Amino acid sequence: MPTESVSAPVLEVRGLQTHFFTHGGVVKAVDGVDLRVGGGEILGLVGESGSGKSITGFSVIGLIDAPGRIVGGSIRYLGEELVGAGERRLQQLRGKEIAMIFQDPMMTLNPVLRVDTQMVEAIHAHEKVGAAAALARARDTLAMVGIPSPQERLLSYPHQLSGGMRQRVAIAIALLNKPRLIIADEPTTALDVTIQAQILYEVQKLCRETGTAMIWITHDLAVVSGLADRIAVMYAGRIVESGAAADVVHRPSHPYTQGLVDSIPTRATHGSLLRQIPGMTPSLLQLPQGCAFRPRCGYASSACLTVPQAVDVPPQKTVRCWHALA
Ligand SMILES: Nc1ncnc2c1ncn2[C@@H]1O[C@H](COP(=O)(O)OP(=O)(O)OP(=O)(O)O)[C@@H](O)[C@H]1O
Repeated sequence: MPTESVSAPVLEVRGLQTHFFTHGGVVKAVDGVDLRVGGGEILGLVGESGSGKSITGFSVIGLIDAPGRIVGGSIRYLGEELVGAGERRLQQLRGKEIAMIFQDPMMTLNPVLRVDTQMVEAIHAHEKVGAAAALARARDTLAMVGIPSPQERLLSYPHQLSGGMRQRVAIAIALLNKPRLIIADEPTTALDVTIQAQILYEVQKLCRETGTAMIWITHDLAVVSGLADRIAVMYAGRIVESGAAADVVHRPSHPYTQGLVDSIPTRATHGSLLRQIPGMTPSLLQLPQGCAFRPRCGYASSACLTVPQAVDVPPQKTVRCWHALA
């Protein structure tokens, strides 16, 4: 069962703002995000498409290119400030201490190289170890992510593997250098539910066993409800609700989170139409005044014309809503 982590944070993000300076105006993709994840803990970062989840992840690993820029806030990795850190330091951290897993494993894998070559290269990029030791580590890591016959799979090219196997190899590459933090951006979305469930189980076990901190980015609240210790719900560049996973899913306080929970299919809703959140996500170039969710919200009042501050909702949630439900 997921437990509340008591360890010191591996990552602490405060007031992060990442904006894109486009011809059409300033896109505030991330606008004042606070996140915290401890060793062995899994944080689910959930929200609809375009809410700023990936840009939050890319900001942490220093992969924001023009016209985007981090314009405010702090990203502390084991206490070290990464906002403003040099590219050399960020390169040292990427792939070694902080790893990223993408929705498309081919963002990680090279189609023309065998798995063993790619894995040994990934080790050698950060560490001087002999070829035999590197290969043994590669094989053991493939076994860790549930790849059968890992010795044989080392000799495969990516195109010889199924989608699920390719994603497991990409996850294994992320794990090779024993990172302290993994940012996983929708890595199981394209896979069928059985493979997805297996991978989620293995990832959760790995985090617990190795003390790795993980941010799991997804649009699917159902996926993280069983995986994450804590959940942060993102809407239009801001975290609108965060807290222990069970609290967020079973006692949502923000009307947007309520809407996401209501759209999770359950046995009870089998065969009937699921409730959808009315309306569309707003353009980040033309955000409504005050709370960005206001035009879609059944609880909206004149108070919502002012941006809500984050408030604590017992036992341990933080919610940005004038009408937060206890
Ligand atoms: N290069 C860019 N130029 C301008 N705007 C950008 C750029 N990259 C991202 N954005 C803006 O940032 C917003 C957040 O994007 P992001 O990819 O983080 O969303 P997301 O929540 O991860 O959605 P998805 O699940 O679809 O990936 C987008 O709505 C987009 O408007």
